Amino acid sequence: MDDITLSKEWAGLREHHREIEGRTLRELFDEDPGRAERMSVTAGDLFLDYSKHRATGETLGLLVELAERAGLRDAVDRMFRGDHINVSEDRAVLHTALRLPAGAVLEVDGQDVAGDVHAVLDRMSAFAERVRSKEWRGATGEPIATVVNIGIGGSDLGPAMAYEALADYADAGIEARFVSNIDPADLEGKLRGLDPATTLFVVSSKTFTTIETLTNARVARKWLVDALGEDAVGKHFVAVSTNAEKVAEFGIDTANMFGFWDWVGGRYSFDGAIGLSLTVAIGPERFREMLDGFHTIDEHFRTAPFEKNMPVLMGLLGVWYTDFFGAQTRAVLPYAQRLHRFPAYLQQLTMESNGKSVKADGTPVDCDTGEIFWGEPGTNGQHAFYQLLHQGTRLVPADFIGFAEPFADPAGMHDILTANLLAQTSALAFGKTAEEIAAEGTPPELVPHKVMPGNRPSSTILAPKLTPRVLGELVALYEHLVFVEGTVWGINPFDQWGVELGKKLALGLQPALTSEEPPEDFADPSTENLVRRYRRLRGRRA
Ligand SMILES: O=P(O)(O)OC[C@H]1O[C@](O)(CO)[C@@H](O)[C@@H]1O
Repeated sequence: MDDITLSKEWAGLREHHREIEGRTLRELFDEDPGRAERMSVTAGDLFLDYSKHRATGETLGLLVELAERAGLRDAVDRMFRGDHINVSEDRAVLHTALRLPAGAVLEVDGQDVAGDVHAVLDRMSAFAERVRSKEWRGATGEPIATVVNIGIGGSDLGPAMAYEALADYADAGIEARFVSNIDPADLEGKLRGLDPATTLFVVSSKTFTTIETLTNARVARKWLVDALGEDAVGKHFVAVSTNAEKVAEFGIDTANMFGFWDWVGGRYSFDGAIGLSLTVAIGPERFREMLDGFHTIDEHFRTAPFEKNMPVLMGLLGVWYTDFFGAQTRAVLPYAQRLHRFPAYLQQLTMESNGKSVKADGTPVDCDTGEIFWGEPGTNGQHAFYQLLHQGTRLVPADFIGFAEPFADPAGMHDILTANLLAQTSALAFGKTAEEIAAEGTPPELVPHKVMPGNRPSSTILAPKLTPRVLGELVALYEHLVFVEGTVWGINPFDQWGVELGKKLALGLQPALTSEEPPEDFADPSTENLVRRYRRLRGRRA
């Protein structure tokens, strides 16, 4: 693959960066107050203000040229039409097909993709309705009160994040809980207080081979069988997977399995069957509204010119800070408590996708890749780590996400929340100079401590309300910006080989921890030493 950093577009950006680096956001706004109006874009219900970035119209023009040079237009088309762009696994990448409207036509590799997607969606909807309407009963004839999703990674983070985000729409009196960690404390904590007779487990695993999920599912199965007997399993366990054989092997009737396909990456899957627990909680109608939101941004991404394309602009700004300013991380700061799991969800989406050091063809990457995403809801973050954002030595571009309407606000608190969001973006961008601080009568020795350097970039995403539709739009936005970055960097965002070695080693180490006889010569010296200490702490011979 061509080295993008040797392109004239990259060289142009390097030169331009030298110019921009020496200019502050104060200067950029003083010179061009109209940038606030101009540097914004709308996609569906999302409004993005990107004027508080260390970038000008020229910067964006150069970045768009870079995207063109990297073949982004062609890459987008190839993804949407189902080419095997996940080259290391020889798979299509078609999460966008999961939200195609009914009646859409998409055939890939001889498969009626759109038809298959809607067939599963209809089954999910029917099942969710049966549970919600209390037609589906547990083994003792009682309706379901709690759905426990057992899954990890993409089979947990998506539905868990979305369930929290849309908790106000969970209107059937059915609670969802999410178990992921193989730490026994997770399952134990989530089962606490539950009645087996009213609990439905959704075992979610694309591969149905994931040790955490299968172990938790086995323990949960025993919990149920101990209380209600073996025959109860069919009424209390359903599965979501691509692997019918393994589902049957586990002992779940494949009639109660909801499928998906190898062209849906785990971290791109909660808008398909992996969203089953969410569909039960919020209802199929709301789930479909969410899919419409996803689809709106898909269409925007597929068709809008790059300079007005929200995921393209946000992705390119990610490249700008990563590769030209040397930024290491990006903070995601939702001013919505309901989005408290959104940063964690994005961590898998973005970092499992773009945390790569070889390109799609296996050659080393040419520049830094993979932003480190992190964050917490505002205003909690303000009272924790924002100090570093404002006055620390690192550049941390941030995405602020806010909503005009709260779901409920009897005491009029929402405007205070929004005022905080806006205040933070302004303080980060424009800061406060030593002169301004001194002019307030601050003792001279305190002035340097109070200086707010400013010039710290952020995006502000504003939407009318955190509805299912808007959540779908927001997630699709980040999905596609990951693709934009990956394309510029030349990497394949859709595999995750880096997680395999650890899994394999853990399997190998288990006997070393539990064997009767202390093992010898089974790992590196440091790990062996830790195993011996662990064995001693567990009262085993070391
Ligand atoms: O859905 P599965 O197959 O259980 O996998 C869970 C997660 O594990 C991973 O493969 C990483 O270990 C993720 O990509 C995936 O979302």
